[in-house]
Amino acid sequence: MNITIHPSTLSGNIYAAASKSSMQRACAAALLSTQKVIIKNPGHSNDDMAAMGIIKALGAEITEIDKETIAIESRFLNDPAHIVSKENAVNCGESGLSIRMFTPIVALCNNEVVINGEGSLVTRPMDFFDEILPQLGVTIASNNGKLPLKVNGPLRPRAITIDGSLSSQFLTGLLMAFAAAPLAEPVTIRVNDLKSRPYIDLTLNVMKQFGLQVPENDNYETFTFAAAQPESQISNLESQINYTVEGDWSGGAFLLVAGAIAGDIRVQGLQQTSTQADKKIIEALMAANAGIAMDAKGITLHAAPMTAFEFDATDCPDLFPPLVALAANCKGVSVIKGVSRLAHKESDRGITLQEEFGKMGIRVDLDGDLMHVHGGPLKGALVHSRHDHRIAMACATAALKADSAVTIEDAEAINKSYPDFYDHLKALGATVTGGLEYRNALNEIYSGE
Ligand SMILES: O=C(O)C1=C[C@@H](OP(=O)(O)O)[C@@H](O)[C@H](O)C1
Ligand SMILES: C=C(OP(=O)(O)O)C(=O)O
Repeated sequence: MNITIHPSTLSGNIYAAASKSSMQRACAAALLSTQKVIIKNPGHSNDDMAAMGIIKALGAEITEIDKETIAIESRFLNDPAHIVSKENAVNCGESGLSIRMFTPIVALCNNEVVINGEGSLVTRPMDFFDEILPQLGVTIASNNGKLPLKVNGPLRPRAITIDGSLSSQFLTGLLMAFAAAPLAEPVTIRVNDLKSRPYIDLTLNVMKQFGLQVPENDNYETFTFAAAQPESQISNLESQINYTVEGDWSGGAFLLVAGAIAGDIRVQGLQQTSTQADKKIIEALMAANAGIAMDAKGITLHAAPMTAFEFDATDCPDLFPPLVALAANCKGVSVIKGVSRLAHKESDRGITLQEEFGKMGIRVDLDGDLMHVHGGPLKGALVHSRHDHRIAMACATAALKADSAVTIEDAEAINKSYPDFYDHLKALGATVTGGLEYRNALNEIYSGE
């Protein structure tokens, strides 16, 4: 599907979408809960749907209460063998977090389960599990460190040392699985060189809110669980846990940058107390002298002349795409650190940003771990998402200030994290043509109008 974004001025108010990092963790924690879970503001991105599909395959029941609320009841911990779908298979879609978080959880089962996925996930590295799971009593067969994975547990927590430099998502999975397993004695996970640290804060925060055992975190180097017997076997579906999915700072960053280059807009629903890594976008906007003001109810942005900035995105790698859209609209050369964190995302994002922004006349130089982005002018072009949601959103955001329209091929890539993104731009007054008409036409066909 092609979408064309025309140069536009934005105005009005918008609510940020639900965070898939928060929603997917909530699904995992609900699976491991013995209480009924009520989730408000559930997400509906492809990654969220993948997480819901996985917990259903593992026996959880999900009921829609209303458009804004779902209930989850799980008996996963009540069956010592754990309940797995008839096919003994789970599908993680294209979600890196889902496969890396749910694999250790699936390994709690004492039968063989096949874990699969699709799209870019098929090429992303999973060899971490080949090395670590056997140390925890789990048999694993992978396709040379890639999908599919066949695991046969049960996982038994014991002291291990892991490498956290490629991704924090593996640690998130181990923390959840350790919290759900019986522990006869205290157990420590030691982590070398942990990156994306705030994502671990989010994991621990969700575990706490769901009443799971939270380990002691010593400077992100050791995570120690006390000896404990999880509440397994005693289901207490009468009592209830309430969780509200946070607004998404990662997708919201595109809205904030859009406001800074083409606004006057107000973005609501982004909690300033969140532990999400990507709330750091505020610091980058300030460093660029953006027209930004915050109060308890939201963030207001207006277009203002901006200057090149320096920013370290090592621990918030998903900010690279919106930061490049921002830097393209700043006077001078901005420097963003952390390029080495981008190689194994949905695309090799250092290179895809360089190539796609290059088509819009923006020079991006890659120098080891540093990215240099030369500010505008931006020109109209035909670009490609490279099947990466954040590349599509970065190009769409930058396009608001191009000298003519920018057409994005494979624009539906946004469905991975933020299916309403183009609708939100449109609601703010952007002229967006192409895919929306196509989708509206489809809706009319399906509703028989
Ligand atoms: O835990 C999470 O929700 C995520 C962690 C980050 O991955 P890494 O830990 O691999 O950097 C981030 O890039 C990803 O989009 C979501
Ligand atoms: C890399 C991302 O997600 P994941 O690793 O969960 O697929 C992302 O959302 O940009």
